[in-house]
Amino acid sequence: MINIVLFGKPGAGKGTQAEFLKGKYNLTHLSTGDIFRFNIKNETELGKLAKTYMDKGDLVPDEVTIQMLQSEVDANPDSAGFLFDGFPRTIAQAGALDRFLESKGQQITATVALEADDEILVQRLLERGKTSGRPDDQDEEKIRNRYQEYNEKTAPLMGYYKEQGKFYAVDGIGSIAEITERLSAVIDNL
Ligand SMILES: Nc1ncnc2c1ncn2[C@@H]1O[C@H](COP(=O)(O)OP(=O)(O)O)[C@@H](O)[C@H]1O
Repeated sequence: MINIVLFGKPGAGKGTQAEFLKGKYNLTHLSTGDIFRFNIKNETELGKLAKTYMDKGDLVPDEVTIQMLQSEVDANPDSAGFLFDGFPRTIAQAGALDRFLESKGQQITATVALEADDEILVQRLLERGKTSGRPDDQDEEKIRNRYQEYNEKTAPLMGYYKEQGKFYAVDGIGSIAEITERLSAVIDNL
């Protein structure tokens, strides 16, 4: 069983790459952003709560996110492995994920980061915002706030996984296929 965390700043291409990797490695793709957006669309209680944070570019509180993620994992008991996309995003989430997987006799195999420069990514998100309909992609101030959240709360996870000897980084600039190749090279060597 392999469990991969796909790591990277907003707009780094995690969702795009996850689409390829999940098929290639037979992994269950869990994107917390997608799950929140699904709940917003269906106007669930979780969706209403998440929306108040997401629309501003803030992170949704840990308790809410961790609980949601755990129930998604539990809903896939026969999975051959998970591809976590957009989770964990805080040290508290990473610790909770480690403990949760350990309670199932499992662990994170590797965290693979897509690296790219902030300015390129902000432009990508503004471009995506023209068609995605995502309120958090349409306003430069909200986008900048997501980077601030990333720098404060998510970037420390690199150290967390490096200490565990599980952190790998690939260059996130290039064609989609090239980047899939780079990620696959890391995963094939695990
Ligand atoms: N693990 C998480 N913890 C807290 N909030 C989250 C998490 N994952 C997603 N979100 C919320 O959903 C928003 C969009 O997430 P996502 O689609 O992964 O976007 P991106 O990586 O492009 O910023 C985040 O800005 C945040 O508000």
